[in-house]
Amino acid sequence: MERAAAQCVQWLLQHKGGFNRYTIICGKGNNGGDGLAIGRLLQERGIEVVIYILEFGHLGSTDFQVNLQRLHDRHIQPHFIQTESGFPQLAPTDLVIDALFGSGLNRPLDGLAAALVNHLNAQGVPIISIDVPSGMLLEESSAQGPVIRAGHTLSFQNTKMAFLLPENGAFTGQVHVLDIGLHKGFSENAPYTLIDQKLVGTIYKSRSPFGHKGNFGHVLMVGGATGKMGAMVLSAKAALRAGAGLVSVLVPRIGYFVVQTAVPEAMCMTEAGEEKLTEFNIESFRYEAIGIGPGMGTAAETQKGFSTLLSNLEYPVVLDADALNCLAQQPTLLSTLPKGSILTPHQKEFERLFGICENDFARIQLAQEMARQYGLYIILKGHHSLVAAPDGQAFFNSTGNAGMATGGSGDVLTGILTSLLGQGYTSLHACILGVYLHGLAGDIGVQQLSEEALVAGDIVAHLGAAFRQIRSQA
Ligand SMILES: NC(=O)C1=CN([C@@H]2O[C@H](COP(=O)(O)OP(=O)(O)OC[C@H]3O[C@@H](n4cnc5c(N)ncnc54)[C@H](O)[C@@H]3O)[C@@H](O)[C@H]2O)[C@@H](O)CC1
Ligand SMILES: [K+]
Repeated sequence: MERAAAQCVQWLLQHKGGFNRYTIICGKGNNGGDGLAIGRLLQERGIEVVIYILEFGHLGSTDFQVNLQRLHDRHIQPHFIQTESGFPQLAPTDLVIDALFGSGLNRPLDGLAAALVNHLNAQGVPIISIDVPSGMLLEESSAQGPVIRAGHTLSFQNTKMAFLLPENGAFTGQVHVLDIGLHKGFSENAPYTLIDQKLVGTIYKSRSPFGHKGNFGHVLMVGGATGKMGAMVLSAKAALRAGAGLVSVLVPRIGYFVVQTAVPEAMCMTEAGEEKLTEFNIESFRYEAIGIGPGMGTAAETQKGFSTLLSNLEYPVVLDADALNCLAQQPTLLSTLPKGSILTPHQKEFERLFGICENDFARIQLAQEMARQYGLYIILKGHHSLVAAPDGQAFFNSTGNAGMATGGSGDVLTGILTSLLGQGYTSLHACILGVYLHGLAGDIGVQQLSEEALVAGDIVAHLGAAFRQIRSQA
């Protein structure tokens, strides 16, 4: 706790914002203990602190009591909040440090604690939360109770899964994970694994110097329709840049010159359909992997051909975009998909396929259930994409940024995943490496371009730098 408090104080001193006074609000668990220790350390450095303790009528955790005694020893007198009249009145030059509840919160806040959180949020002063914004539950949705809206959260050691969910973004503000010398990543018994450089480094396979293009897979990208041929261009380029030895593309006739011109490295096939795919004449034995869906449309003839194709597939494929929308219209097809196939829905596509969910936690749970039920890998795309595996494992990606919320970004991911499958990665490894690479290429792209200016083609353009970074640290 002393180490945690010292790290917080160091961060606070490095980010001084001209505040006259630090108001520290403590609970009586260990999060409150952190708050008391932070108060003492700040005061030792000559900073004016006012400490409030929300009174629960019990002594508090052992570490809380130890730190309360240390305050008494230094003649620092905290205020005890017993009713709403004891709530702190704050000035614009105050900074609030929120140490009410941390990871030990086990139910939504109510009563005086809920009123205090609402009061603090209404003051309009900056709040820095210690470990977790008070009121946030780490393993279920916090929608039922009030939660502190922090500008910054100083969290200890672990990236908490709840911080990765869109519904919690407004509460945490910017998250800073401080190293206090404990195990890194998610906590050891967490039901999720973080996809980080360390994990990806164990999966990435460097190429044999004697390899030739036949060693790195021949992959087929299937999709495209009038007005959406760019999706196929992006996914084919991504498949090439992600390392496939050969890339073929199947598009309706109207796409032939587009693909041949925009992606000369790819081979292009067309079929009877002029403006949309109808027949899906695919000799699957010719390819090591197939990705289906970008820009494909959901016309009745396309759906018919697509469902016939699915019943003939013999190995796992990647399905995205309109392939998922076709599936959503004929959900019985889900059970005909080759086991180990990869589905890459964003939130809307996921809900069309599997139903609407109340909150992010419910959606994650449903994705895990569906992955298990159908024997599929489901990549639920978002700021931090989830990979749900059929054996119940679940992973959260740590790369990526808001600049990647741009048209075509998903088509690029489809190309990357198909390419990795084609190079012999298992479905699980293709998902883990694929989402990480995709996000990392976006992160590198944003450094040069800004979140606003990044477009999907830039993700493809930065795949090389992303591979180099992964390889250099593997
Ligand atoms: N290795 C660690 O785990 C470390 C933990 N530390 C701190 O310890 C915190 C966890 O401490 P605790 O487990 O004591 O828990 P917290 O301090 O988060 O709060 C739990 C306390 O609140 C009570 N409580 C739970 N839900 C409540 C509700 N809805 N309304 C009112 N009371 C409620 C509990 O009975 C308990 O007394 C972390 O967030 C972090 O701040 C740090 O000191 C650093 C090291
Ligand atoms: K807190």
